Amino acid sequence: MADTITADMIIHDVVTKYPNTVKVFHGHGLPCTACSVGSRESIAGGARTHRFTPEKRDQLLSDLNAVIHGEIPSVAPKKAPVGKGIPLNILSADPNRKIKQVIAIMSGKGGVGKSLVTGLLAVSLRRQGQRVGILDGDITGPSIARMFGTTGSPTKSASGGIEPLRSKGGIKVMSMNMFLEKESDPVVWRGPMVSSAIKQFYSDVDWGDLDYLLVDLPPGTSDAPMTVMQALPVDGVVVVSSPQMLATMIVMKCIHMVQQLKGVIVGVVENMAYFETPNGERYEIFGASNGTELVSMTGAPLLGQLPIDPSLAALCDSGRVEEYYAEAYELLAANFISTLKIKR
Ligand SMILES: Nc1ncnc2c1ncn2[C@@H]1O[C@H](COP(=O)(O)OP(=O)(O)OP(=O)(O)O)[C@@H](O)[C@H]1O
Repeated sequence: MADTITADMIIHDVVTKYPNTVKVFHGHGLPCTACSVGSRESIAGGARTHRFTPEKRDQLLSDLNAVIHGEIPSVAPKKAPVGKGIPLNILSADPNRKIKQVIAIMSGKGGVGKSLVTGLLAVSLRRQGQRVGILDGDITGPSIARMFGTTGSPTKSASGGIEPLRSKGGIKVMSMNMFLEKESDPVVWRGPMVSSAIKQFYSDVDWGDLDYLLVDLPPGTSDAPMTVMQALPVDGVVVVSSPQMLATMIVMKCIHMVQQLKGVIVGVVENMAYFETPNGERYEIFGASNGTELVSMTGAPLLGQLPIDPSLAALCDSGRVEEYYAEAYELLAANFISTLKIKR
């Protein structure tokens, strides 16, 4: 790396080569070095996300260059904030456990793209060689089986349990839809039956060896999320939000529920964060990013900011979600893996 820091350089590379720049980023109010997404972004990208004017960005660059040449920057260097991090119980999970990590995907509000994020996170993890399963905890409104085009009913496994269906890419899937005669049949069940089905999907299904079991939850803070948090060995929770949702109390309710049940939020994902035109212009259709607020509300890192992509709905509807590729989701999976590996 040259001895001049320029706007196109990746924040992670800059702070790795020049650790004394971390305090300058923070002195300028740029928390990217403490954030999984930001640290892989360019300085220009980080400045844009945090709404820096061009003058403010140039001042940041000038200060970064000042400290690497032993000069005094214009702002008082500030110590990087220490986040809550990942508790040790996640890191010291029993190495003999067949399912290494059980991660619940939650959001307080429906329609923010939680199932889609679960599905695409699974796809990206699988592409990176991980063994992945998805337990569709949305018993009354399941969508995972349709998204992956997994049809047919589960059979009995060799050990006498239930054999999950497998997607084309090798993701193990268990969803209530697989037990319905017609996909459109309603599941009219009261809370205790929903809870019982979720527990059975975990304990009676022969998941085999998995690196990650992702549990897609229905919205809200009622029976299904409570059952998952209390009856399943959940190692961590990923909270999905979208820019406009944060303005409401709903995401906060979900976060409070996880905290009340002594769960651990391992990361937050901001879905529908922006729309990008083919020539690279970005529009924040649902409003300005709230990624920074999500991070401070949860104390967990921002794992990804995902774009709105109209082609996704068509692929999901036709059971071809595994054909989708977008860099933002690969980055989400990489951040997810590295966040769960963070040692403190
Ligand atoms: N980033 C995106 N780009 C385009 N479409 C999206 C995106 N995220 C979600 N969608 C679409 O929005 C709709 C709602 O998404 P999804 O079902 O994943 O939400 P959800 O939070 O799981 O909803 P619920 O909890 O109510 O079931 C789906 O049709 C999905 O394909």
